[in-house]
Amino acid sequence: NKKVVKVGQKKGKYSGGILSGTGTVIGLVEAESERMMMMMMRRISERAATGFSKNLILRSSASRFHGESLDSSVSPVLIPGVHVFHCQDAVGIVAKLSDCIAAKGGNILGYDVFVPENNNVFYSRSEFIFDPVKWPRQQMSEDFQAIAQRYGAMNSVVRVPSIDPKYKIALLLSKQDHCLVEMLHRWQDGKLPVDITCVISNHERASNTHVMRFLERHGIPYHYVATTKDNKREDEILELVKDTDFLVLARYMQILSGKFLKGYGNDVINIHHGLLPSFKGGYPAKQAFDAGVKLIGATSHFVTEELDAGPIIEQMVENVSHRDNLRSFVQKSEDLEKKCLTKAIKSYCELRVLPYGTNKTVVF
Ligand SMILES: Nc1nc2c(c(=O)[nH]1)N[C@@H](CN(C=O)c1ccc(C(=O)N[C@@H](CCC(=O)O)C(=O)O)cc1)CN2
Repeated sequence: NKKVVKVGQKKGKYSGGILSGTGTVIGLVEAESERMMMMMMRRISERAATGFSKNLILRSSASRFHGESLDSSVSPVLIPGVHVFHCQDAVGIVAKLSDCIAAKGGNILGYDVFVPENNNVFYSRSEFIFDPVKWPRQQMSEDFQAIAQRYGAMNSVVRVPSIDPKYKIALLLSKQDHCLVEMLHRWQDGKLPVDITCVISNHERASNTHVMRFLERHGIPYHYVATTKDNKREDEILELVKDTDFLVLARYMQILSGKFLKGYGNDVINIHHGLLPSFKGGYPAKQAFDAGVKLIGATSHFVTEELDAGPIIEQMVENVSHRDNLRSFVQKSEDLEKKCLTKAIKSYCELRVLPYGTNKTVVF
């Protein structure tokens, strides 16, 4: 029951207002045009008071608190931030972190904590909203860094999606492009908050293919780097990906060397069309079919030097039966791996994925 109307659109910082209830309206308004939204609000509130809508709730992507004045001259524009933290466990960490946010007027909307049994470590992920005027971005980094130093944190990362640059990624693939196509479509839909710097493949593609036309339309370079068993051309690939934040192997069928992984230095995320640790290596769908399994799956994992052995980020499964054949195994696997990979990348970008122990992950 939501209609979208643009109340005003001028250059400048958007604030957002979402009204929900019967006859709802989503108004994307400029900060200067909030007065118009307030007028609309008052009119709807008057109608609400007449029983027009019992559950009118003002929520906005730039949120306001209950009880606070709706007069735009008073209400700040609040934006979301995320912070993840990993350190040795100690009493008072949650209090310290939540106080760090509250002290600057931030409001925590979600807080996940994990302290494993028999393992003296602490993990947390908080989602909060804050006023960037009250808590400037650089000051936020310094405030969280001070806590990280106090607890000797192994990991402390804060991101403000509307201020921080998007993660830069390169996509690597071989012949199959269903995972790449899914990634590109999700990216185009805005569901994958990344900047795709380039696509690299050891297979050439004709210019009139869907993938190549899409990449050309969006100005994303395609690099054909022909590899052989004796020459994986890793130095050239390293040069092409040197400015990226992480890599995505979307069915890249070349095993990356330890030298490459060390030389690159950032995370590499792979999609395996099998339910690891079963059926590692090539042709996992056929391995599963030959094994007579009743569940097939896909696994997204961090890439380590050992093949298909890195920490698992996301897995998805589907039932199969005697009525399936190899073709349906492959088709079902491909459908699963597309979804599994995009979910894993989204979780990674939202700071939900943290290394846990030597070969596991915490995924909030
Ligand atoms: N160091 C790593 N490199 C790669 C990993 C990894 O986990 N660690 N994952 C693979 C993807 N992959 C399965 O998901 C995979 C890739 C390649 C092979 C394989 O047997 N490749 C042959 C060549 C195959 C060909 O040329 O068509 C080989 O390299 O000898 C198995 C599984 C990506 N890289």
